[in-house]
Amino acid sequence: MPTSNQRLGLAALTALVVGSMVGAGIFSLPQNVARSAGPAAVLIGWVLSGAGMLMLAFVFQALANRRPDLDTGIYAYARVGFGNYIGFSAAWGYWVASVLGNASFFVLIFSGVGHFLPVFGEGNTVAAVAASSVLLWTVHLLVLRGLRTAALVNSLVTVAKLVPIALFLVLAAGAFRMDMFTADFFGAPALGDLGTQLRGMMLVTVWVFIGIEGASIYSRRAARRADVGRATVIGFVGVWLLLVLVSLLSMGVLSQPQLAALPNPSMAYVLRAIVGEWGASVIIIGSIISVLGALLAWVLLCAEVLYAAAGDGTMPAFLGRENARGVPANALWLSNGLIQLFLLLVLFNSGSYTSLVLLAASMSLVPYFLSAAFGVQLAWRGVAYAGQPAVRWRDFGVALLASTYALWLVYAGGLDNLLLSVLLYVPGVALFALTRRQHGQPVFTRWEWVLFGTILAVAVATLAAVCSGNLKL
Ligand SMILES: NC(=[NH2+])NCCC[C@H](N)C(=O)O
Repeated sequence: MPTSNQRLGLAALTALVVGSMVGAGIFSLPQNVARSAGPAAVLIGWVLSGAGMLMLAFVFQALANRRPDLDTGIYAYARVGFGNYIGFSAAWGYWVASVLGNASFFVLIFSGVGHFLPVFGEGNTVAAVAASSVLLWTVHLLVLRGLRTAALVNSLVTVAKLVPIALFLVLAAGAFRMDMFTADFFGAPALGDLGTQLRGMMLVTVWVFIGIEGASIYSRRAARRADVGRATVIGFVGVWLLLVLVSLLSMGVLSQPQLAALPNPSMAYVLRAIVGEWGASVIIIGSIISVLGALLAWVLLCAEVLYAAAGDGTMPAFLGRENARGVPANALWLSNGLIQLFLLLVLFNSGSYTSLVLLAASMSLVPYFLSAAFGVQLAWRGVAYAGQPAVRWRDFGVALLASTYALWLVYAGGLDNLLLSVLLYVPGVALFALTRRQHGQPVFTRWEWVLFGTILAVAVATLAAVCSGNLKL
């Protein structure tokens, strides 16, 4: 990532947004969207999620301008707005979601390799998990030794991954058949009504937009603050267009049931249907490069989240330790250890790329929602910010829309994912208690006890459902 003496201009910031959003998701989009929605629902879904995500992006931008003091990560807003435990949980949730996302990256990489070497299957076979683990710890060692070239790798990879996507779009546009696209425009009866289809694709849209906070995270490093907002909007609109085109054009190449049955990265198999075997190979190789690049960025980010949170007293102090090369070693160990654990779970639970992605998207909703809710709170109180005129009604409206959108997503994501997320929030309490003790403070306030009690009760019920086989990863 950028070194401290570098000032980021508009182009670099835009590349950051695009680079952190385009990773694995877009390469699996044809199948991931078609598995639950027909063309009409997909069209509506992209408009809705585009508008909602844009509101969220505006909130991040407004918060970055209004509270430049809270620049340690998106959980800082939750802590100032809603207290220590909720703040901690936002950091924890963002971290676990990123770790889960990284686990899904491994599954997708080896699902791609599985196209050439069948032992890797869809990335969740024994061979795939073993190879994933080797790759994980290789990356770990590389990063531990200090990785100064990460920013360079990142920009090279950003260009490299856009090339196969562009190729796909051109060829798919040429092969697009209107009759195929409109054959089951409102979706096959098996998909349910429009609302059901829409809900089904929502978490997938969240997943592909994760990373939109990319430029906000680096706003401290921007040459001009205003560029952060511009870069977020430009990057967002560009990526939104790519996503819409990839999913809609695919629906004019293969039918919805055909798309739904494709392995991932499904973009490869759509291209194979157009140009034959080489098409699949090109996209798969492109996707592996893209995901490897994104993996590196997100491995660093996972460690950074814990490290920054240890720095401001949200996480225990040991996570703030740096090794001799200035790498946050403990944070890196904990993050990669958890990735390893998720990889093993994939094996035992026969989880897939898609199930990991849905869970990761569902978990990220909590910190997203809390940031938006903090935006509402801030605008409502009309606090005057560092010399800026208070345009609070516009802020209030945007933040309210963004929080409504995030809440609706929790509902749209479905009960299964919500329950599993709650389960994953519980173990965090050990780190929270440790942190509070280190600061010589009581763990919970009275109403935090109530909150935690509720979370615990839901988690126990969820665990029972998982053990009895009623709920699957
Ligand atoms: N490792 C992660 N947590 N990745 C989240 C980024 C997901 C990204 N939007 C993608 O489509 O691939």
